[in-house]
This record gives sequence, structure tokens and C-alpha cells, in this order.
Amino acid sequence: MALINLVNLCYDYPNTTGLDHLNLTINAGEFVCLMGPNGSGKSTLMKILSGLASPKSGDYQLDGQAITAAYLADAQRRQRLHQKIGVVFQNTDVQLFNTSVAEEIAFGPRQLGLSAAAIEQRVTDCLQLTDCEALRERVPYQLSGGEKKRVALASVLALNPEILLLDEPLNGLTIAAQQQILTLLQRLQSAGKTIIMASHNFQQVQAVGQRFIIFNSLHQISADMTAADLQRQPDRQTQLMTL
Ligand SMILES: Nc1ncnc2c1ncn2[C@@H]1O[C@H](COP(=O)(O)OP(=O)(O)OP(=O)(O)O)[C@@H](O)[C@H]1O
Repeated sequence: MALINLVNLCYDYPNTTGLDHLNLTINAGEFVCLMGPNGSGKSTLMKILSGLASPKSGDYQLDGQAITAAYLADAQRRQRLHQKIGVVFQNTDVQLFNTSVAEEIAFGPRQLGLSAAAIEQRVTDCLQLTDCEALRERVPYQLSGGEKKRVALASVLALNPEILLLDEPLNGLTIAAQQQILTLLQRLQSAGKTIIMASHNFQQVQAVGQRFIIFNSLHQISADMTAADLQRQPDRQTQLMTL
């Protein structure tokens, strides 16, 4: 069974279309890049997948469960969804609000009601996984862009989600910081996570993406290709280089 299944999914903002009749299946363990020009719908799809918005029409199923407005209205179910799908937002500053990095990572597990020992274990594990041990007592909003991104990822991983959604996680980072995030995402995929990453920069993601879902300016999916498909289509690669 598909992990994520979208059928004829539409979403509208008050004055514009967000998503137009998306049909999409994503299986567990995939590393998927959502690509397309500015305003094509990548962030809107992330909003729907993470339960921050519900579709106007069409279906969204996660592990066979229909995610509807009624489902999202139930706080317990919403929490279950948020445990399953972790989101790293485009603007990391909206995500980091605690007074230390350790507190930032502990926040989610504490909300789940875990014991102090279990929380400490998750903080230590996630600091190590994201190479953030040295940042443990730092104030999150004073960190560099790359450090903030790694801490945001650590705080999301503390809930041990099956799926990671990342909206333009490489924007504004140095090449070294980009590489560090990409290597980490590959390790997480090897550990069994499903990775869904939005990007409009093919150069940044071509080495890691295994599947590329390409949006057009009409907020539709115009192509859905594996990395191997893309290898055989240099014209398409050139097009993606200039989104
Ligand atoms: N909060 C909002 N209110 C109204 N319109 C919105 C809102 N957010 C997005 N839109 C519109 O919905 C469409 C899809 O936008 P979306 O942010 O999903 O695109 P994107 O592909 O993520 O773009 P970018 O690469 O710039 O982040 C665009 O036309 C955008 O202007």
C-alpha cells in the first residue's frame, strides 16, 4: 500500500489556485524532490501533507487513512499525524522558539508526555545525529543559518517521524552546510525514513533525489520522473537548472 496517495486533489486560496487536480503516490522509503518555479504549489502541497490545511476537493490518504477536515479537527488525531510527518519549514525562525537548543529538541517529546530520562535520551541522540552536540546550550535564534536548519531538523527528529517534509532546506546555506544537510538526509533515508523535499534548485538536489516531481505555473504536476529517467533527458535537466 502507498504511504501517501493523492487523488484529484485541489486547493484554492481566496484569490488564486494553490493546487490543481494533483494525482500522486509516494511509497515508504522514497527520497522525493518537489520541483517547480516560484508559486507553482510546492509549499501548498507541504501544507496539505502536514495537515496545516485540508484540500478543497479530492482525497489525501496517509497509510490508508483519509486525512479530511473532520480528521484534522480532532486534536488527538492531529497529534498522531504530526508524529508521523515531521516538517522543517522554509523559514526556520518560525520553528525555533525555545531558550536553548537542548530545550528546543526536548519540546516535542515533552508534549508527548515522555519521562525525563526518555526525553534526555532523545535530546542526546538527536544532537548527535545532526552533529549539534556543541550547540547544546546555545540560544537557537543566535545560530547561523546552517546551524538553525540542523537544530530545526533535530527538533523534528525528536518525535521520530516516519516521513520528513523539508521546504527549501538548503536556501541561504553555504555549500558546506548544504552538503552536511544532504548527507544527513541520505543517512535518514538509509535508516528507513521517507524524505520529501521542496527545491527550485536542481543543482543542489540532483545528487540525492531519487524521484523528481515537477510542478508547472498552473499548479499542476507536469512530470514525475526517477533520477534514471532524468539522466536520459539532458533537455529536461537543463530546464530544471533554470527554474
Ligand atoms: N497564504 C497565501 N494566500 C494567498 N495565496 C497564496 C498563499 N500562499 C501561497 N499562495 C499562492 O498559491 C500559489 C502556490 O504557492 P506556493 O507557496 O505553494 O508555491 P511554491 O511552489 O512553494 O513557491 P516558492 O518556490 O516561491 O516557495 C501561488 O500562486 C501563491 O501566490
